[in-house]
Amino acid sequence: MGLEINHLCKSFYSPGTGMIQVLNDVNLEVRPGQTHAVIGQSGSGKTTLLSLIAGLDRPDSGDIILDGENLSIMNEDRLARFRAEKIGIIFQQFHLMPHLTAQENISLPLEILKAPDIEKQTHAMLEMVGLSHRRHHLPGALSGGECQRVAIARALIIKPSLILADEPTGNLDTATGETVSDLLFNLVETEHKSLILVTHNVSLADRCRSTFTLERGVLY
Ligand SMILES: Nc1ncnc2c1ncn2[C@@H]1O[C@H](COP(=O)(O)OP(=O)(O)OP(=O)(O)O)[C@@H](O)[C@H]1O
Repeated sequence: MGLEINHLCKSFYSPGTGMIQVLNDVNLEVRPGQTHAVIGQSGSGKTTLLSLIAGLDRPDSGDIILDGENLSIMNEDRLARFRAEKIGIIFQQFHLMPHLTAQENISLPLEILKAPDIEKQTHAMLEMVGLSHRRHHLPGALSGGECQRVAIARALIIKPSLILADEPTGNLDTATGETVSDLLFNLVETEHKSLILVTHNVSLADRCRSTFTLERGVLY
C-alpha cells in the first residue's frame, strides 16, 4: 500500500530565532518498491522530515499514512510497535549498540518483536550482507563500512514496508560508501522495498527512482 504524506507541517521554537517553520505543507507518495531521494541544503529540514515519517517526532499538523494506518493519530505505545514492525531506519552514525556483537545487533529487532526463528533469520541476513565471519565482533572492532552493513541488516531483518536512510554513506570514504550503497540498493531491489533516502550526495540520490528537493519548507 505504501506511504502517503499529506499537508505535513512542523515548526520549532528556539529562544534566539523564535519560531521556525521547517516543513510547510509537505506532500509525498511512495508506492511499494519505489525509491525516492530527498536532497536540500543543510538546515532545510531533511532529518526533521525523516524523524516525522519514522514516528520519532510528531508533526504540528498533517497525516503520515503507512500501509493504510495513520501514524499521526497513534498513541506512543502503538506507534513504537508499528515502527518496530514496519520501518527500518539507517543512520549516518550507524547507531549500533556498542556492547552487542554484530549478530546480536542484527537480531535485536526480532527479539523485541518476539519473532520466531530468530537465529536462522539472523544467520541468513549476516550472509546477505557478507558478515558471517564477523558475527561475534563488537561494533568497536568493525570498520565503518562493516558497521553500516550491520545497520543495514538490522534495518532489513524485520522485512519492513519502508526503509528510511539518513546519509547512509556520509561517514564512509568514497570506495566504502559505494560498496555500502551497492549493497543497500541491491537489497532494496531484491526485497522490493520502498526507500526514502536523505543525502547531500547527488550521485547517491541519482540511484533512486526520483529526487525531491526540500527548500524553504516545501518539497519540490
Ligand atoms: N529539536 C529542535 N529544536 C529546535 N530547532 C530544531 C530542532 N530540530 C531541528 N531544528 C531546526 O530545524 C531546521 C532543520 O533541521 P534538520 O536537521 O531537519 O535539517 P537538515 O536538512 O537535516 O540539515 P543537515 O543537512 O545539516 O543535517 C534547522 O534550522 C534546525 O536548527
